[in-house]
Amino acid sequence: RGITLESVRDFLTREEDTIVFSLIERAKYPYNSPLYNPSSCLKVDKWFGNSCSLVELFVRDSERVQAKIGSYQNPEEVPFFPEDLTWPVVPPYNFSKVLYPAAASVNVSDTIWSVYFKELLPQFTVEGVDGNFASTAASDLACLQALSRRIHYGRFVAEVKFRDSPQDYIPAIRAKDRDALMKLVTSESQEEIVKKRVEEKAAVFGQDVTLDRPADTGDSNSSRAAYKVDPSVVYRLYGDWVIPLTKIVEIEYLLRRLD
Ligand SMILES: O=C(O)C(=O)C[C@]1(C(=O)O)C=C[C@@H](O)C=C1
Repeated sequence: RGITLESVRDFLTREEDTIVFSLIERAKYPYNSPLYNPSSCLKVDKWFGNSCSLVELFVRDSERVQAKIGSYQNPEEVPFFPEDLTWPVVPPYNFSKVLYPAAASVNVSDTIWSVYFKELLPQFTVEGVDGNFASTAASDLACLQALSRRIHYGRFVAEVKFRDSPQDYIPAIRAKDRDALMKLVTSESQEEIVKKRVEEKAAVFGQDVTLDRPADTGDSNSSRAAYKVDPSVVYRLYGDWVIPLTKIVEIEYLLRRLD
């Protein structure tokens, strides 16, 4: 069937655009800390009595609405709060079945959630509160969903790698040898290409576009300050979090690939 290492890498490349744009959109607003106070609101119905943050309320309710229109029917999409979802009201669509069923449920949503709020968000937003809480929460949702889609796509990457050379993977899977699987799925040169490319995308997408072009002064630093998200931060976010989490998904998927 039509899934190859090239096609899954093309997907990851296209998803970089979505991630970089979503970070740029989120960086339009300051950190807006009231959204993240863990005791701002009560969770509804089943969770009545437990407190949660405003952003969690926003994501839970948004996922519920999106699920009605068919989100999470596509195996590429993984919800943060699966327990809250309702049945879709859209006509069923026959998404192609690529993933191995016993491994398809591999999920690092909780890790993505905490990494995003603890490690990523503080690195590309400025401190402060501007009161645009709903817009800010909507931007967080866009970032979270783009990251989740990318990281969980590691399942598809792993499936392709397994199909391309089962003889290499089967002994490591049988031995539950995570280190061996890590070596098998890793391509240092590919990771460097990805990190350099997202850095470049942050520079290209995040510069101010103007019509008056002054003569090039040759001072490349003069435009640096204008980037909406620091390209070197995006390089590091990918190197420290996005790629490592994708690899964890790949390994966890492979460990279940013979179940
Ligand atoms: O492209 C691959 O081969 C992948 O497995 C994806 C990815 C990535 O997250 O970008 C992860 C591991 C490899 O070391 C290289 C890149």
